[in-house]
Amino acid sequence: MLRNGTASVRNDTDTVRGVAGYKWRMAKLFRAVIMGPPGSGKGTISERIAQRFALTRLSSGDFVRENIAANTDAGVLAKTYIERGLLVPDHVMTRLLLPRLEEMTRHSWLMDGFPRTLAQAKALNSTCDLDLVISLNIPYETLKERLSDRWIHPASGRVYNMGFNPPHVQGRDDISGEPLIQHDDDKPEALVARLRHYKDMAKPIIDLYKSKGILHTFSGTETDRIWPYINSLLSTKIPSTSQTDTQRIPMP
Ligand SMILES: Nc1ncnc2c1ncn2[C@@H]1O[C@H](COP(=O)(O)OP(=O)(O)OP(=O)(O)O)[C@@H](O)[C@H]1O
Ligand SMILES: Nc1nc2c(ncn2[C@@H]2O[C@H](COP(=O)(O)OP(=O)(O)O)[C@@H](O)[C@H]2O)c(=O)[nH]1
Repeated sequence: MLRNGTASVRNDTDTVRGVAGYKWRMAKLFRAVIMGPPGSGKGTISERIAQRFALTRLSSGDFVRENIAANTDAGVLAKTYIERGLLVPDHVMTRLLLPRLEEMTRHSWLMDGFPRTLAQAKALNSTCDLDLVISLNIPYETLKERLSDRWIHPASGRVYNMGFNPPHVQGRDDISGEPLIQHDDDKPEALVARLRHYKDMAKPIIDLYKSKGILHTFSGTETDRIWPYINSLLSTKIPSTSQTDTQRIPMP
């Protein structure tokens, strides 16, 4: 069980006595999830949040890709679903992700891409208490435009958009120089079905987080206009000490 971190760390700051007899105030850890339909800007915004607030960004898609690359049992299984354009089953996702979260007991994090089903939300809930959930509400036409222009570096999951954040060299990843690709399911004809699927799956999760009072929804057509609102919300929620996560403050 890692409710809000190690056993000694509660939702607020906690005082413990160290081996040398010092009392330490443990910094509060912060746990958040970002949700939204494909193309809503989850990846783009979580990158910004991770940099601005020094949180660890966790991406379920990245976990899946890492496990596929490492040929783990769960990765081999996940691949068979992804190749068919399907979501990875809940029991495989939780097997991939929950052990990773257990390694994160001393870190603040933001999760992108998980939970995607109510079963995943319940599994996450039994593992830790979330502080905040960001839900992005972006009009269909905007999603369609963005995704038709989304280019991906498949090995890393790095994402570009030819208008909004183009790569330095057209068609090439900035870091590796490898070619970028477009996903078939980013094409407009696949989007309607993906969106319907997202709405069906997300509704009970959103209702759950709403009932817990931790849901914050942001609507708009431009990430740069939504970002200041997210930034100011998080500035009020994330204590400055969480930027170093495990920082211990000596107390008299
Ligand atoms: N929480 C999850 N549950 C089930 N499958 C998942 C989950 N997260 C990732 N996957 C699988 O990994 C694939 C890649 O995920 P990733 O989030 O990178 O991209 P995506 O599905 O194109 O999402 P988006 O378009 O919203 O960015 C998904 O298509 C899905 O098959
Ligand atoms: N034109 C435009 N593109 C954006 C904006 N915000 C994000 N994007 C691009 O839209 C695409 C989808 O964003 P991404 O962060 O991958 O969304 P996700 O699928 O929710 O993770 C990417 O190609 C982004 O570079 C924006 O405000 N305007």
